[in-house]
Amino acid sequence: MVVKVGLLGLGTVGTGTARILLDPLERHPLIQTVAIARVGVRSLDKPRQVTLPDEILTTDLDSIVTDESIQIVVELIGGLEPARSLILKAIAQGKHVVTANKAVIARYGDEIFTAANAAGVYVMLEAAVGGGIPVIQPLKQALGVNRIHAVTGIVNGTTNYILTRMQQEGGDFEPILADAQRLGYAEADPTADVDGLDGADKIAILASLAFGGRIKLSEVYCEGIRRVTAADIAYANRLGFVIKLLAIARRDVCPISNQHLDQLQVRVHPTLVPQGHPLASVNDVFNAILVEGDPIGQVMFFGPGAGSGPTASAVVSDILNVAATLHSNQGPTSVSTAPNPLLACIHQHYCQISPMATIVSRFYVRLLAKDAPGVIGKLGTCFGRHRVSLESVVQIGLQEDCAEIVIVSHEVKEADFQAALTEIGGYGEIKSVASVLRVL
Ligand SMILES: NC(=O)C1=CN([C@@H]2O[C@H](COP(=O)(O)OP(=O)(O)OC[C@H]3O[C@@H](n4cnc5c(N)ncnc54)[C@H](OP(=O)(O)O)[C@@H]3O)[C@@H](O)[C@H]2O)C=CC1
Ligand SMILES: N[C@@H](CC=O)C(=O)O
Ligand code: NA
Repeated sequence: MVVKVGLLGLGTVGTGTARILLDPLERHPLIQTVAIARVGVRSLDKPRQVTLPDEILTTDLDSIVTDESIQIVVELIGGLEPARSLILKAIAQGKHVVTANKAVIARYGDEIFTAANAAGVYVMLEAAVGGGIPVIQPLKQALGVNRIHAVTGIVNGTTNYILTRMQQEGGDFEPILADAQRLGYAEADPTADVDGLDGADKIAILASLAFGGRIKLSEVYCEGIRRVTAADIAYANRLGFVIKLLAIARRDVCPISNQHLDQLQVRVHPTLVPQGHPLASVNDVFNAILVEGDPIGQVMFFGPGAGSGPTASAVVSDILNVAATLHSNQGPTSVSTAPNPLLACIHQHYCQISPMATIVSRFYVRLLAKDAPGVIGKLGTCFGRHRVSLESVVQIGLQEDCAEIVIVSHEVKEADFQAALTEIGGYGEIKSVASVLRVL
């Protein structure tokens, strides 16, 4: 039996996917049973880096998702529309879907999975998070027997590249972003990456799988790296930290019993990571996802989070998973009688997400203050009044006649810390609160 695939998109990932499918030697033998039947693109005139018969290329993507001979639609066009509508149409036609589109899944996952479950088809998304790194399937399968406590990831290669270069060169954000764009590491419009939106999409997806419920993207806290400065990276280094854009999903812990609770924290922000932490040495465009659970303990997935070949590896692994199911079902395109619960996403309730104000974490803050007697004492008193316990207060140097004061707190409630900071920001002696970052 040949499993026919309709590819939507023949760009970076689509080309990598076609390359693997057209060159099956020394790969899993099941690949030889998968055939590319149609390919949808925007322009038929563009030169392609893979050789396909002209007649299978079309700009009519609707005709692919409604083609009766196609069993799996692979959506690799990106963006929200027409990707969402094409996925829904494919599902309505009883086709399985493979996608790399985290933006669509994070926003419309509830609509898409509800439709897929009703139609008895699979929607597979290994490439959507961590590119080529297998992390979706492990969360659904091998790690599914664990009680997951936390998923912490560096899931955006662009920002990791920028932060790594800032760290290595001592440079500031803007010039390194411009250079990253020139070198093709960052997109012309870098918003989704540098403002943390891509990370938010990805952690929403990971949290949903790890904690078995749907996540409302609007409840994911998201802060990017635009305000991270060379000065903060240097101070962090002196204090024994590196700065990484972390995507974090973790169960809240009861402060009295220390037991894990049902509600989750789901957040993306630049974070001071201790230099000895496994995520601290993940540099350049690489991604890594640390999963913590019971009884597994800690397990970390590391590798290329993007790129044509690596991302296509994840896409084709999803195609193979569906093809294997179709083969073992002896050919029907629908598995409506008994979908494999280890491939499907069947949860329907929404996870409860804690507001940021209630979250407990450590903070790093850099202040510019008049170099006058009593300033540090005044800061300590204010933090104390707001139940903020300090781990270290260091006056490091002078900048424009102001003392630069770097403070690291113990674990405190976010609302208490922010209240103290608001009060401190109003003091006449404080010229500015230059940066506030969370500490892992
Ligand atoms: N690039 C990467 O490393 C990674 C990408 N992803 C995800 O994979 C998906 C694809 O990304 P990527 O391959 O980089 O994207 P590209 O921009 O390289 O390719 C997009 C492809 O889709 C086609 N296309 C786009 N819109 C339409 C449309 N409206 N009608 C018909 N064809 C259309 C384009 O056609 P044409 O060629 O004619 O212009 C092109 O072939 C995205 O969801 C992305 O987030 C995930 C992980 C990593
Ligand atoms: N823009 C993303 C790649 C795709 O997910 C990144 O920089 O990691
Ligand atoms: Na992946």
